[in-house]
Amino acid sequence: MKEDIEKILIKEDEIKAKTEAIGQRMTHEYKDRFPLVIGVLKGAMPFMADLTRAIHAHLEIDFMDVSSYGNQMVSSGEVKIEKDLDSSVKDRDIIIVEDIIDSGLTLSYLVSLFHHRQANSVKIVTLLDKPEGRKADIVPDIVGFTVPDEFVVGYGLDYAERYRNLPYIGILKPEIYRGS
Ligand SMILES: O=P(O)(O)OC[C@H]1O[C@H](OP(=O)(O)OP(=O)(O)O)[C@H](O)[C@@H]1O
Ligand code: HPA
Ligand SMILES: [Mg+2]
Repeated sequence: MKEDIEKILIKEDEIKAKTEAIGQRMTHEYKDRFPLVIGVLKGAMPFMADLTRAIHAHLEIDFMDVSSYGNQMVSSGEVKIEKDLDSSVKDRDIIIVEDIIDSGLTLSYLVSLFHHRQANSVKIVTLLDKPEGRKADIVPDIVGFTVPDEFVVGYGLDYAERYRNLPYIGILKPEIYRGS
């Protein structure tokens, strides 16, 4: 698996330190507000697990799974709900947790959906932001790291469902997705 990585962009200990710092900030912002923290499956799974444990305040956890039509590397913008929330977002303070915002199309859909369902507030926390990929007008409230316009994998992020279990964020060797 390691041999498919061209370069490590963000090391495991950097992710850990950043997650702790974001958690500390959110502990202050959300104490006494009982937010509903929503992880977007599957990519957000590791960040969601580590971040929620770094927030030292009462919160509720839920997950949503959406898929966008498109190929493995480019999304089309059309979003389908694969798994909806168990809880109602009405009048709740929502925190959406993402691994990466690229085109912004997934989040643009989710933010509109939660507003439509009458959430009290909707904030976005993402481990990675790739602003050069943006097609929708989405600005995250908290960003861990800004990444260049390259296909990244690890710590939840996949290519063809692989590499999610790498503990760091890396750039995949182009020959892997070119299939040579
Ligand atoms: O800003 P965008 O261009 O919409 O891309 C970001 C989204 O794409 C990835 O998920 P994907 O749909 O690949 O599902 P996965 O999390 O199961 O890999 C990622 O986890 C984000 O949810
Ligand atoms: O760079 C990326 N890597 C993995 N999944 C993604 N989904 C959007 N952008 C990416
Ligand atoms: Mg993916």
